[in-house]
Formats: sequence, structure tokens, C-alpha cells
Amino acid sequence: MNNMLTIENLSLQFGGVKALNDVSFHIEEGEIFSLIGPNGAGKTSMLNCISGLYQPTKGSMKFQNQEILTMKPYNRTGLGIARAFQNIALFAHMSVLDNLKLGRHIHMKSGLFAGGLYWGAAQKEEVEHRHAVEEVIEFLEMQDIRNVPVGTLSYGLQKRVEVGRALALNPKMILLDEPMAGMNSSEKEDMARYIIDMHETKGMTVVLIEHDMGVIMDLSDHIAVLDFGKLIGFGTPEEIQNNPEVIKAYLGEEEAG
Ligand SMILES: Nc1ncnc2c1ncn2[C@@H]1O[C@H](COP(=O)(O)OP(=O)(O)OP(=O)(O)O)[C@@H](O)[C@H]1O
Repeated sequence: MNNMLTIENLSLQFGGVKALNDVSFHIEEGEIFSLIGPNGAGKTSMLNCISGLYQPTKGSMKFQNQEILTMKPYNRTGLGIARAFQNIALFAHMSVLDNLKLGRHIHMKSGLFAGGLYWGAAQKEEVEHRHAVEEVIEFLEMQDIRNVPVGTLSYGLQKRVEVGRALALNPKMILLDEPMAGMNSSEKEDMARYIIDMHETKGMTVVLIEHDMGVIMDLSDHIAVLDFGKLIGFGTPEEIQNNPEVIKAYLGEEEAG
């Protein structure tokens, strides 16, 4: 297996807080990879470093062997990294279809000149947007709600649209920050099925933050465990479940709760 993302000695500091402290791990191409750990452990910070929202203080981050540590988020999208947010960041008054299309326009627009001077190219791009968005609507089974304003949908469906917006960018690697938070059990099952399909039918690499340990252990090929910004475990679900340090810092605490 080839590495999709290789992270070495990554640190991120906010004032006196070490959000990430000398973290190293790798994510293989085409796998479902999960980041777990207690609240405030640094999971979202790590995702923000991967998407380019946060600039690490030091370390190295290679995407398909290319150093991306200082690369702008826009350029990372171009390489094939897309991200769905934990807190839904959609336009409530716009339809599902328009939210998905807008996501592509924002990230992939060819610019005013291309639009004005090369009408043919802009038209071709519009067709591509349409095609990608329709594919996502079918993949996430959103045909019935395609024209519905996002703000009127249930929380679970809004989360699905948020994931769809990242999917519409046709990424090689998709970053999902708690895609099942606040969902009921049938919505969770649907989302788990979509994640498996992203991996199995689209061959996508999926990076997941999730608190539901049942979901994590079922879906993940590999797991990294963070605690106070440090990597305290890395391995298969079985290895993680049998790792004494992880049990002490995180899993044990769940059992007790
Ligand atoms: N923009 C920021 N400015 C200052 N401190 C931050 C910022 N983002 C994160 N932190 C701090 O970094 C640490 C890690 O936070 P982070 O949100 O990455 O944890 P997390 O594991 O995702 O937690 P949760 O499960 O609660 O979402 C925390 O101490 C947090 O307060």
C-alpha cells in the first residue's frame, strides 16, 4: 500500500497550549482512517492542519509524496483534499442542489477572465459542475430533497448535505469531522454505509473524526489516538482496543461512563 499522507513530527502551538505535540503517523491510500481521543485532544486541530486552515509550528506533511505543509487550502483542494465541517457551514436559504454547486464554484472557479473571454471553457466547466453534483445527489440518495432549502431540513440531512459538498469536489481524500454527531441511529447507519461506499466504490481515502466507538471500530482500517496533543496509539482497531495507554486515557473512561 502507498501512503496517501505522511505526517512527521508535527507540532502546533496556540500561545502556551500545545494543541499538537510532535505527532507522526501515516494514512494509506484508499483506507478509512480515524482520529480519536478525548475532548480537546487535538483532533480538529489535526484536520485543520491537513486542510490548510491552521499552519503548524513545525514538522512535515506529505500528500502523495509532495510536501504541503505551507500550501494554501485552495491548492490542497486542487490536489484532491476536501473537508466537511463539524458545524454545518451551508447556506440555509439555498437549495441542496445550489449549495453543492456553490461549493464547487468557490473551490474551483476558473475566474472572471475564463468566464468572460472563453465562454466555451466556462460552459464546459458548468457542465462538469452539474455532472459532479448530480452524481453526489444520487450517491447520497438526496433526489427527494434536491430542490429543498437546506435550512428546512432535519439536522441529520443537513449533515449529509455538508458531506455532499466535500464529495462534490471529487476528492482523493475526504476529511469528515464528526459526520454522525447529533444523528439518530438510522441516520448514523446511512452515513456509515456512505462512508463504506466512498471507500469501496470510489476508492477514496477517508479521514474520520468520530466519538462513537462502535462506528470507529467497525469502519476503520487504522486509527490514531491523540491525548493532550500527543499521539498515544496508532494501529488497527484490534491493536488500539488492546493498547494499555489508550485504554487508560480514553477507552477505559468510556466504559466507566
Ligand atoms: N484557534 C484556536 N486558538 C486557540 N486555541 C485553540 C484553537 N483551536 C484549538 N485550540 C486548542 O487546542 C487544543 C485542541 O483542540 P481541538 O479542537 O483540536 O481538540 P479536539 O480533539 O478536536 O476536541 P473536541 O473533541 O472537543 O472537538 C485545545 O486546548 C483547544 O482549546
